[in-house]
Amino acid sequence: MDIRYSVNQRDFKRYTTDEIRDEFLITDLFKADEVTAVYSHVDRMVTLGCMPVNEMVSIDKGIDCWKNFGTHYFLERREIGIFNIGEPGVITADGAEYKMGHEDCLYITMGTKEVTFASDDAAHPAKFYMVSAPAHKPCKTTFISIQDANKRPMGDLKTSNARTINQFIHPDVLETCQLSMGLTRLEEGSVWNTMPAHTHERRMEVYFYFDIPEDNVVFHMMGEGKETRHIVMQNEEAVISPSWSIHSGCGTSNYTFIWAMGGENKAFDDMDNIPTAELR
Ligand SMILES: O=C[C@H](O)[C@@H](O)CC(=O)C(=O)O
Ligand SMILES: [Zn+2]
Repeated sequence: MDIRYSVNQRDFKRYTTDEIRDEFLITDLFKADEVTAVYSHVDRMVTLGCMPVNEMVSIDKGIDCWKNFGTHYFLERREIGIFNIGEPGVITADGAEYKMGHEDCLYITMGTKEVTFASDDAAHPAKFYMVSAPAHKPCKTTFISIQDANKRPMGDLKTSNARTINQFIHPDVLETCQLSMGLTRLEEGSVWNTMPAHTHERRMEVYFYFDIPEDNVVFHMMGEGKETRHIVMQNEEAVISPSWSIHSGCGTSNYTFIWAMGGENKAFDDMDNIPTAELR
């Protein structure tokens, strides 16, 4: 498993492009019949991807749970949120089957021993994008479709940031230990997400960008508001955002992204907003 340690904001100022990418960027999430997993020491969040094609793939495929987590199975002391960003597939969680269409989400509780992924059609595979956080108690495994998500329209086409924040794993929708997740879609002609920018010292975040059309990219902004850097993101890549970092992006076209947060609280609006004119 790929393990990333924590970086502080002072050292970060001196990082080269390659160093920024090595620390924060997550690529190759969807290798056929494999599980890609990146363990971050920032709030111990694990970001995973799985594209089952010919096999039913177990969540711990290629992961040594005892060595990496000191547990007998992946979700023994963790919770997880999973989105299918591909074609239809099935997730099985301790015998219960969940049919996962495009952009459906499943929250799976701590204590679930067996989790597997399969695609309905090998020629049109499902793509499961997931983020897992340490958990301290069982909650209810819950299927959440986009209709069930809390909708928060934001921004304006005039400022190129008209978008809808869909809060899937959110206290208004279901209970979790610390995980929050959702999907934000930009409208055609809108390219800026999360502007005005913010940080939240109480939570870290992982952004996963997708639906970026071919030959387009998203410039993901990072760093303290007064000392920004960027990472150029290709389609279906994720980026780790420590608590001290802004997380905002500008695309060469519109796109969609999934955000995941964990840390001290689950108060979505607990943000430290940065006036745009103060960014550097
Ligand atoms: O803390 C909240 C997260 O950064 C995202 O939900 C922000 C977002 O989707 C947006 O403004 O476009
Ligand atoms: Zn945020």
